[in-house]
Formats: sequence, C-alpha cells, structure tokens
Amino acid sequence: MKITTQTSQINVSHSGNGAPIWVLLHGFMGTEIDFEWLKPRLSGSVICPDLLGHGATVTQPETAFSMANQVEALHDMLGQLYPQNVTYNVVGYSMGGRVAIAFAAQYPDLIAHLFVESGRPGLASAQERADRQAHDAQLATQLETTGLTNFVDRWEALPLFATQRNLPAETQQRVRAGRLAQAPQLLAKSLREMGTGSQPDYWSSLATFTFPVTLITGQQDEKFTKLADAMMTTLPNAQHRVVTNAGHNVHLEQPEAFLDILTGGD
Ligand SMILES: C=C(O[C@H]1C=C[C@H](C(=O)CCC(=O)O)[C@@H](C(=O)O)[C@@H]1O)C(=O)O
Repeated sequence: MKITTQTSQINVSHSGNGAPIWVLLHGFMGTEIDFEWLKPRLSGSVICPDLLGHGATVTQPETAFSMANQVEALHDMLGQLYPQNVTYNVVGYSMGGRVAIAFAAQYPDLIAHLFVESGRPGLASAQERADRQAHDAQLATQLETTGLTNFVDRWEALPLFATQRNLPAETQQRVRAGRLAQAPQLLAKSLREMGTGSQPDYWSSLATFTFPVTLITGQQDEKFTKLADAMMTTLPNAQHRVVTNAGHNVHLEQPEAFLDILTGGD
C-alpha cells in the first residue's frame, strides 16, 4: 500500500504518562461502532463517543445541535473521564473531522495530535455557507418527507462514496445497517444545525494549530484531497497522507493503512 506524504513539520507528542488517550469521532450517520475494530489495535485508552443526534446520544429537546454545543458536550464528557490535566489524540472522520477541528480550535491545550480524515474546517465565505445551509436544509426536508431508507439509498449513491461499492457486500450491508439504525428526525436536526454550512468557519484557526496535525485522505476522493492540500498551506506542523485504493472513508476501505498512519507504523 503506497501512502504519499506532504509534510510541513511534524513533532509527535504524547499525553501525560506517555500512554496516549485516543478520541475517535465518527461521521454523519455513523456511530461509535464504526471505530470498534480500532480499540484493540491502539495502545493506551480509546474513547469513541456518539456525536449529537447519533447513536445512543440523548439530548433535551431544546438542545441545539450546534458545533459549539457539540464541542462543549465532548469537552464535558472528557473532563468527567479524565479530570486531571491530559492531552488527547483526537481522530475525526468527515463530520467527525469537522468536530475535531472545532474542538482543537476551542481547546488547543488538550490536543496531543489531531488526525483529520476527509474533513474540512467549514466554509470560508458567507455565500458558500448560505448556499450549503440551504442544500443541507433541503436534504433534511427530504429525509423527513421521504423517510430514512430513501435518504440512505440516495446518500450511498453519492459520487463521494462510489469506491465503497467495490467493498464486500457484507461490509456495505454493515455500513448501511448503521445508517438505517439512526433516528431520522435527529439526523435532520444535525444537518440543519451542525451541517457544513451551519458551523463556523475555522480556516483562519488552522494557522494557530501548533500541535501535530495529520490529514488523511483517499487518493480517489479528489474533493477532500484538494481540501487537505489547501489546509496544508496554512497548518504550521502538519502532514497530509494520501492513501491509494481508497475514497472518502479511508478507515473503511484501507483499515491497515489507516491504522499505520495513526500509530506511525508506516
Ligand atoms: C456529500 C458531501 O458532504 C457530506 C459528506 C461527508 C460528511 C460525512 O460525515 C459523511 C460520512 C459518511 O457518510 O461516510 C458530511 C458531513 O461532514 O457532515 C457531509 O455533509 C460533500 O460533497 O461535501
């Protein structure tokens, strides 16, 4: 497996007593189960929370699924688990990558290493955000009116996920089952309130990320590989790993290559 690297500068640091604490953040319509396979493969502690509106997360009806609330919910959860002064290896996939970047911007002192897989720091222009908000609101309405199965059918058919159709049927069925197990009204709320267009723009925060950052994209995901290249122009201590024979979901399509990047085993 060939992984090409573009590096500005990378200094790896570890949390506390040297045993890393991994925080793994799933993507839209994902759950903590998506990273279950990683738990026995990573040294140290591994935490895979369900994000707002996903999996087993329970919120009060009045809770806004804003990126700010998501960051605070994650911060509160980690603070309850690790009250002492520790740092985390935060790994975010896609929507989870957006959350990871927002969390790092808000709490940089808590980051040992930030890994962003096929993620982006929001949208830089107000017009882009407005257009994307309208798009995500349309998706949310479609989800509410045509039902989750129809929505997942359309979602799976997106070009962004075309490479996943080469995966074994069992793997595709497992991912589909995870999506179909979600609560449609909560997914719609997530799209409207925490979608790519609704979150703040963190592009200007990237230059302040002095902790080690590793961007991971699939070579066949041109869109997010280009976005990662753009992020590299402003990140001061980062590397961009492009994994061959993979699209948007690198950890699903090339799990061993993904693990090697996390552990430095490649
Ligand atoms: C379709 C686009 O944007 C969506 C794609 C990826 C994100 C995600 O979490 C997908 C997870 C998965 O299905 O494997 C999602 C997000 O960031 O919430 C985006 O809305 C696109 O072309 O940008």
